[in-house]
Amino acid sequence: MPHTSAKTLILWFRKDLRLSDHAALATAADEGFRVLPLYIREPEEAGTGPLGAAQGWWLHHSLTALGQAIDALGSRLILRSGPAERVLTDLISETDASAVFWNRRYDPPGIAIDKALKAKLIDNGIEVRTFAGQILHEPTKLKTGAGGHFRVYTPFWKALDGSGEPAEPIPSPKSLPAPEHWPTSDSLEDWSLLPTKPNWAKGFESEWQPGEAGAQERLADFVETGLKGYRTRRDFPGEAHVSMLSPHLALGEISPASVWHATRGLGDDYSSEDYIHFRKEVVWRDFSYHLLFHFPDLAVKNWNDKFDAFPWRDAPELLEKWQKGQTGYPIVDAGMRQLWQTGFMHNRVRMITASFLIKDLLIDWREGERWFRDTLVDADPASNAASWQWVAGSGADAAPFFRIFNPITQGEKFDPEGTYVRRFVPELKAMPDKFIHKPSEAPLTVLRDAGVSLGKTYPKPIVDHGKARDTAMAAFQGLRGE
Ligand SMILES: Cc1cc2nc3c(=O)[nH]c(=O)nc-3n(C[C@H](O)[C@H](O)[C@H](O)COP(=O)(O)OP(=O)(O)OC[C@H]3O[C@@H](n4cnc5c(N)ncnc54)[C@H](O)[C@@H]3O)c2cc1C
Repeated sequence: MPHTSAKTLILWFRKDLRLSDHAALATAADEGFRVLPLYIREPEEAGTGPLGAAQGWWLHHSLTALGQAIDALGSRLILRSGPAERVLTDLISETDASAVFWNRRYDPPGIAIDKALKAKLIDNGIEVRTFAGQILHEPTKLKTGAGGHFRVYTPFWKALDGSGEPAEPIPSPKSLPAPEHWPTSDSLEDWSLLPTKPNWAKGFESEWQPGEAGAQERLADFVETGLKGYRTRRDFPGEAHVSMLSPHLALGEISPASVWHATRGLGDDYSSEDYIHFRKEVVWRDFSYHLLFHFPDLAVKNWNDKFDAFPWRDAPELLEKWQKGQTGYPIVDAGMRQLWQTGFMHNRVRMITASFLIKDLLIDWREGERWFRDTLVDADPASNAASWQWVAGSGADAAPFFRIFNPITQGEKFDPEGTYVRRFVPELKAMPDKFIHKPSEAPLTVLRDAGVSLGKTYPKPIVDHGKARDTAMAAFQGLRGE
């Protein structure tokens, strides 16, 4: 029970929809405040998310789960919509709150809003305290030897790894003292975050369990079964050797420090190659935030401005075929359909599909970035932008433009039995392994036996990869003035 004179504090949840390892929440509970948990649906123009429709679906379920977990502590999650400043000012006057705590966010619109808001609240005599936790290291903390920011991943990793282990995760509070009076709350249903007609998210439900409990379960399962072999098998989309934690991390249902610590103290049957490689991937997320912090236009401007002159093609029909998974290249189509059906795509296939859009279709990477942002449940302002620029070759520490993935050999190498393709492109199910990644090269008898009719049941390739590659190389060489 709080002391009757205890002050009320607003705990503003944002990209940290969890109770454990939540520094702002733990501090508020420890210091004996009456805590008013709040989530604000900021207007779309604010640009703070959810980033797209698929993440809106996730947010709905994540807030439901958070609300239930907060109820179990004898408290309530208050939902309000509107610009953060207006919502907080209203709530402060309605509840006599004297303090606002939050965990910091690192997307450029969020940083700008928080900075102005903090100054204004402090001016009005409100105590504001902000905490770390969304990433492993704050973007300003890690510096190169010369005191600047990093542009290359490996030295970034070395600096991060060398700066010591992240702090041990903080346990969830056992109870949350309630404010004297509860203010009104919006109803989550009224926010209409779920699709109705058509319900394009039907396939999401069997795939995911949004919320902190789902995140913890997925992490435990992955450490138990998927982590062994991660380094060598993480590139195979038909196998279960990736964690699929990204949507949970995107909305902060689990902290990256908790993920890191789950890979410590494992028995001898775990190879350090696997868990260190896994940590390195988690650190790519931090690196992406580091880049975004120092280059806030990462999602809209080429990091390397040489690419500003690239002759992108305006080809809406090809773009649509890519979006719908109708390119005639099975690994590309499987990836795009996995994305549409489940809100997720395996990392190797993200690289292949992105390379195909940029280098085979010569469509601006920003079109791909926008499509992924709208359709990924893990849409992340930093990782999405940084990864698209990485594939395009325009980014910091990017893959060189001339590394152009061949969608057929990539498929053959990383999905040798076609397990992944058969799951998402069922019309090719009966194709023999030899032709599963290149039905257009299969003899007619093979196609007939597999019930495939090119151009009817499955598309012919929309471009010839060999020719498309030459065209892309010529465009790139033009850029370099060769
Ligand atoms: C074109 C393209 C777009 C992408 N867009 C996003 C995005 O919007 N959101 C997103 O979270 N990731 C994005 N990624 C990065 C990566 O594909 C996903 O993080 C990964 O596939 C998530 O699956 P997982 O959780 O099973 O990964 P695991 O292999 O299990 O890795 C564990 C965690 O490490 C982080 N991670 C792994 N790889 C990367 C990476 N290359 N960059 C940044 N973080 C990484 C993620 O948080 C991930 O959950 C993109 C990659 C590409 C090529």
